[in-house]
Amino acid sequence: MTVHIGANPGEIAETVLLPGDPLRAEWVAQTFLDDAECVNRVRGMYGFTGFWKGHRVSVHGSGMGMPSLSIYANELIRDYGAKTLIRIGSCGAMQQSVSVRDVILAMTASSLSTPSRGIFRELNFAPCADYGLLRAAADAAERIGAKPHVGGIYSADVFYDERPDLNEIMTRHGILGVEMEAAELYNLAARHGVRALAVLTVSDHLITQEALPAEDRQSSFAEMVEIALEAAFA
Ligand SMILES: O=P(O)(O)O[C@H]1O[C@H](CO)[C@@H](O)[C@H]1O
Ligand SMILES: O=c1cc[nH]c(=O)[nH]1
Repeated sequence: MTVHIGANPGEIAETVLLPGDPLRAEWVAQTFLDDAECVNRVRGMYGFTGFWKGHRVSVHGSGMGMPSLSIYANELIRDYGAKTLIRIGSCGAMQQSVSVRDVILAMTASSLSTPSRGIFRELNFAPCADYGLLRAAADAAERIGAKPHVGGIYSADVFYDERPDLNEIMTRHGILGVEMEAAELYNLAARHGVRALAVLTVSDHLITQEALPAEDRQSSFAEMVEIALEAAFA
């Protein structure tokens, strides 16, 4: 047990999918895993471990924002031995060429700040995905007929942004979408020598203002989960 995860030693798999929403973790466990067991309920941040096509895998909520993700990713890596961490999240599109429901594979994650800023100080470290995972995810997406966008995303610290000029700058620099966790996941993966990737589904569009209807969310998220699982065990 750790401060924030109630699982016993050995109850978390080496491969962990990380949705922000703990109820998405429950849905993934119920929909995709065999013999899934709930291994964490602390603070309602559910974690489950089960099997996908015979591979042992966990799915654990990360909460929203980099400080929350940092707590869970640190404990999963340092205390439970997680070696492959794949975020499965929602994001807002920042390009006209990206549509609601599309999947984004985040090659890099820019940010204004992360919990790692105290370590990097004046250095602009470039958080990036594990290349093997990224490539496997792109291959998996192609196999299942999805057409993912692969490129840079923006990990923001706030959802209600008072700096629209920043979004415009991101758009001008080709950033595909905005979410709130990937940059710190990539920082932590680099620090601890483990693999990380963020696979994202576009839930809303910052330019067109379109949004995914609530009833369509789960079916749209299924493609991203499938890509993440295929990539993890490629
Ligand atoms: O859908 P999740 O994985 O929570 O991801 C996105 O949604 C939340 C904001 O609504 C933030 O956590 C953001 O990163
Ligand atoms: O963080 C997020 C997630 C979805 N949509 C956004 O605009 N931001």
